[in-house]
Amino acid sequence: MFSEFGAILLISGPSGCGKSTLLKEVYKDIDEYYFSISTTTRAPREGEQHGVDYFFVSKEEFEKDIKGGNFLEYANVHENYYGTSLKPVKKALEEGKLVIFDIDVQGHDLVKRTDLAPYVTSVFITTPTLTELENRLNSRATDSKDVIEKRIKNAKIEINSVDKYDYFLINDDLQKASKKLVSIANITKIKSTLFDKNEVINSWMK
Ligand SMILES: Nc1nc2c(ncn2[C@@H]2O[C@H](COP(=O)(O)OP(=O)(O)O)[C@@H](O)[C@H]2O)c(=O)[nH]1
Ligand SMILES: Nc1ncnc2c1ncn2[C@@H]1O[C@H](COP(=O)(O)OP(=O)(O)O)[C@@H](O)[C@H]1O
Repeated sequence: MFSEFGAILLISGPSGCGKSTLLKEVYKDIDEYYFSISTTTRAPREGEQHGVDYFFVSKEEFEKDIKGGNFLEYANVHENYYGTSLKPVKKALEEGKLVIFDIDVQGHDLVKRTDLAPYVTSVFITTPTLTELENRLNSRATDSKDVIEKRIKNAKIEINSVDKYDYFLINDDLQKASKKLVSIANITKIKSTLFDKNEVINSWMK
């Protein structure tokens, strides 16, 4: 009867804090969600799949998408382009789904300037310490020493944005952190129904 518009769970956090790992845990416990697969010019890591982890494209293709107005937001992160395609996000929201964004702090700021801002619940995720972040990046062993150094440097900048987020989550014990993220995801879904409030009131006034 009333619109069943979805909601957005936006997560950010320094590279290597465990965002992808946490999300994989969360997916076991939530339903009717849509993970927004970003487009990037970064080269795929071993095991990453085109259309699953990211859409991997050339710089030229990415810039064509920018010109075509295909992105809800895009940013240059660690010297590569990353962007969120608008169309699939809109479709999933119209289907009433919980849309999940794993985007950086610049992307967060840009999304918060769009019409979708009221539907966003944001979570900043990090490790208990910077040393632990370095350990995780090293043990993941997907990036070169230079790339890891760049990511650590950016982590120190990114952490300054933490107050812009609705929730702050330390990914220490994976299971504990994932339970908390599931709770936030469920609350985010409920929050979306609050937007039906005006429709209900208006229908009563007819
Ligand atoms: N602004 C923006 N950032 C993104 C997008 N997709 C991914 N990112 C961010 O880009 C950064 C690097 O991602 P990635 O190369 O996968 O490295 P990882 O964080 O170490 O797994 C992370 O902070 C992501 O949250 C996007 O569509 N837009
Ligand atoms: N809670 C945790 N405790 C210990 N190691 C973790 C935890 N969460 C993730 N990791 C490990 O840290 C590394 C980085 O995790 P990943 O999910 O790739 O981070 P991100 O997506 O934020 O870049 C991976 O090797 C992963 O197995």
